[in-house]
Amino acid sequence: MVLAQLGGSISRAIQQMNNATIIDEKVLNDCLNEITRALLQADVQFTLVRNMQTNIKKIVDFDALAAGHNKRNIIKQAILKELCKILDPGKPSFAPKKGKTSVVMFVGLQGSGKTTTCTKYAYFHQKKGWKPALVCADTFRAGAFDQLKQNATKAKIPFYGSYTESDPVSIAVEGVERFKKENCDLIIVDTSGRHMQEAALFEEMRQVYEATKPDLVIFVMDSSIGQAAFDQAKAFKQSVAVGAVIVTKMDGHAKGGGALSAVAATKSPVIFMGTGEHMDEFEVFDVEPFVNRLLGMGGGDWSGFVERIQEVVPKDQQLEKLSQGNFTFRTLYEQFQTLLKMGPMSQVLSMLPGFSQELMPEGREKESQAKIKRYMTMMDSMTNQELDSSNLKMMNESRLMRIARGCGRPLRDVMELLEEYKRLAKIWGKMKGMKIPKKGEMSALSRNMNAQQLSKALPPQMLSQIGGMGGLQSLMKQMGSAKDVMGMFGGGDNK
Ligand SMILES: Nc1nc2c(ncn2[C@@H]2O[C@H](COP(=O)(O)OP(=O)(O)OP(=O)(O)O)[C@@H](O)[C@H]2O)c(=O)[nH]1
Repeated sequence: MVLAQLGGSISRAIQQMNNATIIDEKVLNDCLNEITRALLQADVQFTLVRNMQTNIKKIVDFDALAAGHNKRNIIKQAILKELCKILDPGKPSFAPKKGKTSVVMFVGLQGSGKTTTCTKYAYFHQKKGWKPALVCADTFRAGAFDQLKQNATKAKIPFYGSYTESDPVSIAVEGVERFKKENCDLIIVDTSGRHMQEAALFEEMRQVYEATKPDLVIFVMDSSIGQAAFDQAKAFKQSVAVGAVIVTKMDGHAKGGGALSAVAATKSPVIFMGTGEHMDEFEVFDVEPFVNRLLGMGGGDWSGFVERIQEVVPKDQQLEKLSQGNFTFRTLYEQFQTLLKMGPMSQVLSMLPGFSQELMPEGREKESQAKIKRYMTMMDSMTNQELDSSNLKMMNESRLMRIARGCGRPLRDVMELLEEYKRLAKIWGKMKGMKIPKKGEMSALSRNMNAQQLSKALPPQMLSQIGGMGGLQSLMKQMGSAKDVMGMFGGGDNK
């Protein structure tokens, strides 16, 4: 994603400043010019960039800075603060409450990803125990209802729409009424996509708004619309009370800076971002971690990372077993299942600054996944007794031959699995007696974690097994060194 490039350019500019022996006005100006160029290239609106530059210069007053002050830090903090300021309109958006009915209306340009995002938003909440429902008030695009219906069915979310009714206002009203009666707590209304010039469609959007009286209007914006972001967002804001923004397609070649402009135009925060076509490629947007990540200043988006991990880790069973030091082939099998469930590792990793490159170079991920699947196939040929035993002596030659025959793989592959098991059993054996972090503790711990510490020790797969950052901290304490953990699945030089 091009945002990463923006982050790269900005961190390079800061690095150049760091390399300078003396930090004077010229060095600051050079640095700011670099950053300005990077932001403009990333489609951030010109006025925003200019204001930011002026503000930073105001904060970093060389005459006023007493000798001995760390000018580099002051400048870095000023840049961070100003970028956050652009993304933070100062007041949070309306937050629906679980168990209490809220109506949320989605608006946006045609093709922005609105319909997809409605389902992602519903699915995100459904996983957290909400009762969402989808209403398709897009009567303009043929196929819109089918698309919503298909997505909703897949995610088992109730939906409402009509093939015959052509008035979006009546559909919206009927749908909202119906789901209110059914005690749904998050009623999501999808509206027709509009072109900016289509006054009639804007009027229709206003009517749906008036009729359904949504608690929140979310403006969905394709992150690739570039410099047009500001004007488009403003046009929507002038028609209906936009209260939040979701930026989509952040996985593509989008420059992403449009997000900053949309916030400025609507004075509403970005609440989520779409990072792919699939239902779960959707992340909570947090300003500070986002900017930190952009600047490569560490910190990372731990909250999204941990959340993702917590979703896939079967909370108690695996951890309980591990803490008892009971590491069997079955435990390993379950852990592999967890890993595969985590989805594309690079996506999880990309939430952590610098990680994807260091830990899982491109191309390695598929290899790791294929290896895991191969191991699992072999374990499918094991008997229950073999799966539940941690006694390797039991694995005599005839058993190994039988497993190899059963899964149609050469004996050496089964031996390799055995070696992998031994190595992991040794490492995980050290978790015996480990204190398992409670659910709530994990996020709190993870927020405070230092990226450097983590970068030394973090194998993401291991992290998933031990329950996120909280588990990692406990583990690191007990292991003394996390180096051998890193090598496990392609982190180091291992196969
Ligand atoms: N790569 C990627 N594709 C996305 C994302 N969000 C949506 N899309 C794709 O963008 C295309 C348009 O999405 P829709 O949801 O149909 O767009 P829409 O805004 O509802 O379209 P209208 O109903 O015409 O207004 C689809 O192919 C989606 O799969 C995303 O975050 N990443």
